[in-house]
Amino acid sequence: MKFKQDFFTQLPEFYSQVYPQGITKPEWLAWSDDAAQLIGLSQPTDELLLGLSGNAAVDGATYYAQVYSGHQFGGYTPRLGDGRSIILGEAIGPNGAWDVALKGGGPTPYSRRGDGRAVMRSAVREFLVSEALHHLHVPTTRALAVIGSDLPVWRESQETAAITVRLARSHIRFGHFEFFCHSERGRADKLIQLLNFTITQHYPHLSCDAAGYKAWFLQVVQDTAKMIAHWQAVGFAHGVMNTDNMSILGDSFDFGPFAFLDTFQEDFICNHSDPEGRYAFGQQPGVGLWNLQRLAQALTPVIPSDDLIAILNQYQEALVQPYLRLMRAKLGLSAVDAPSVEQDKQDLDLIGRFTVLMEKNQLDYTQTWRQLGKLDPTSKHSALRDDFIDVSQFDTWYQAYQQRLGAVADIPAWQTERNSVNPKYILRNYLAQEAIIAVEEGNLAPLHLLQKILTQPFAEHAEHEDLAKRPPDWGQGLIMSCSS
Ligand SMILES: Nc1ncnc2c1ncn2[C@@H]1O[C@H](COP(=O)(O)OP(=O)(O)OP(=O)(O)O)[C@@H](O)[C@H]1O
Ligand SMILES: [Mg+2]
Repeated sequence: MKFKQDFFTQLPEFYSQVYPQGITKPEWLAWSDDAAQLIGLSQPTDELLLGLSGNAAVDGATYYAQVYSGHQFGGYTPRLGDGRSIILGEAIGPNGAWDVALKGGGPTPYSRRGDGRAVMRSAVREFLVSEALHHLHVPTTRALAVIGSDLPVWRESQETAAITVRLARSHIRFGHFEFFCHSERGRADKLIQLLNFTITQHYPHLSCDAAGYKAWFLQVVQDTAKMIAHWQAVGFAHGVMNTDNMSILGDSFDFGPFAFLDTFQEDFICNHSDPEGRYAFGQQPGVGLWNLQRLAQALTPVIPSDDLIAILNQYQEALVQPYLRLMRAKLGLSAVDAPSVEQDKQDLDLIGRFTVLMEKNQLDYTQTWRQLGKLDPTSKHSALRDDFIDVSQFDTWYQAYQQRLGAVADIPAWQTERNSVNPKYILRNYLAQEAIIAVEEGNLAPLHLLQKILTQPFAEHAEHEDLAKRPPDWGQGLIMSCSS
């Protein structure tokens, strides 16, 4: 790996230097060739295993934990920081640089009462979902590998430690800005330094002046909205949308108790520690705005409030447009000749009525969409019809759908297109759970198979149909704990 160390050299007051503590008996549990090539690596070598497990120094790495704060479940925590993630620097790849972080690399000055470790099950889940989301075309951080160990760690019971090697275009979070606004009051100089660094590194087309700051904030609003539009379209619930888990670049970030929807349920809660459903699936668009408002608040020392408000007012449109684009593609609705607010409203209504029907009929979100690829959209009788208990409601919807679809000239091509946007395979919680149990038993094969299938989620993989199935009874609506 070849590093540059821009964050480390340019922002010395934004981190603590800290070295990872090695783990005993490190072993590769998983490795992503695809992520590896982002930073010019090809093979999981023994030397890399020593370095990325924290058991030996990696050439050119600096090792630091960043300081930040954030709003957690609505309340402000003045000082957080990387309590268990140690960044090696920015590894240079063929198409840009990626922060390399050892998540679970040992205690740091920000660990508070934590042990600085991650358990194997959470490391495996983070690895799988990062790679799954990426291949579903959802903006996300990536994962290079999971390194297992026999080091015991305590959560509800004794488990073993593991490290996820995370690759991120940046680890800067909304919470970084909040820290220098609220927790380090009067450090507007630091806030500006952080802002200028972010713009120079990631938005080089923008200037570091008043006009550039406004343009940048608009971009953050748009990127955040777009990420959430993807989550809603693919049926992904993040579970812990605290502002310290919001990447400034709009990449999905920090995967804990997340879940993909099985049965469609608008108010689905995946996080055991969120009984009120603050981060329920259907709440995510609203939470995205709330989080951006917290970021805006932190930017008031540098961007006039009126400008911030005017930009925040563009959030809804910034979310609806990519959402409509994704959902129209899922339904196979062609672009209309004259886009209009009225047409958008009608399409949103058509989409909403479909998901309401799915919910009423307790249908699987992913499977239902996938059925469209088998549909002859010109036929009066839809193959989908049999899945709905209340067929008359379905018929009414289907009529409206057919009307909006209009003529479809090439049906096989239309079906192929549907299959290229409606995945067959998602990371269902029960599949992750089965893979984790196998790892505990020393069998890595299910994990590797799942990883492989999730890198081609739109393909048929006829021999692995079982991985596209709805969960068995024990795996329905699994709610994950935050302990990780
Ligand atoms: N086992 C642990 N030891 C020390 N600190 C921890 C531990 N688990 C979580 N933390 C810290 O608690 C805060 C909130 O945790 P959260 O689950 O959002 O983040 P995380 O999953 O640890 O890391 P990241 O946000 O980098 O993906 C973070 O500052 C995190 O570093
Ligand atoms: Mg976090």
